[in-house]
Amino acid sequence: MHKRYGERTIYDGLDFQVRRRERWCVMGINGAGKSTLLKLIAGASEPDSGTVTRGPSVKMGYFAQHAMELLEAERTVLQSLEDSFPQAGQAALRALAGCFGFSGDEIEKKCRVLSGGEKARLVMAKMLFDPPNFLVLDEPTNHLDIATKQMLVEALSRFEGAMLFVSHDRHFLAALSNRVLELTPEGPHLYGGGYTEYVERTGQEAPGLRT
Ligand SMILES: Nc1ncnc2c1ncn2[C@@H]1O[C@H](COP(=O)(O)OP(=O)(O)OP(=O)(O)O)[C@@H](O)[C@H]1O
Repeated sequence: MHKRYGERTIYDGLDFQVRRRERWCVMGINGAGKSTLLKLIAGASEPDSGTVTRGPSVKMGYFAQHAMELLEAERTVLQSLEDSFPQAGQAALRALAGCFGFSGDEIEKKCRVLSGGEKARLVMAKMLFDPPNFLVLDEPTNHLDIATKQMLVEALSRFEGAMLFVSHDRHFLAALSNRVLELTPEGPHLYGGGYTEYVERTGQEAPGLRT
């Protein structure tokens, strides 16, 4: 596919495939087009030419920072889950909230008072309730505290579907990736091993690593 913003070419004939059980981390400097790729794959943006094709049984879950801004301010955590899953029983939704760290009265908190980490947890609870088999995650650990991040890494390491993600967290990259897609000015570089092997082989860490 081809994608440009005004004069700026982001992809000039990118050809890339994610197969079952592959877990791709997408690396590149600021502005390399990481988030754009995830948006294109998730259908949140369209290529100028070329196509994005999803397998017939693919059920995608997409996490992006803007999803946190879309939570309705005056709805509580529980109401927000009920709005997303009107068919689900209260007990199931309370259990779901509990799994994502909302205990006791916390499910009565309105979305407008939630911290960044709490919003991220609520968005993830919604994304994972009806499990997808392909996760597209744009910096999912940005607002998470260490305990929640660890919980997410453990949960995702048991996830059997495919993944494509952008992260600046070394532990997240190392624990979860088995493929590396590097977006460079010369074009994409595909690497058939995970992040740890990539670092061992190239001697380079991901640009913009935070930990
Ligand atoms: N809607 C848009 N209109 C114009 N330019 C855009 C738009 N979205 C992204 N860009 C530009 O396209 C380039 C790629 O953006 P993208 O967000 O994909 O980069 P990224 O690799 O995810 O960067 P970062 O690491 O900073 O998050 C950037 O230069 C960005 O400013």
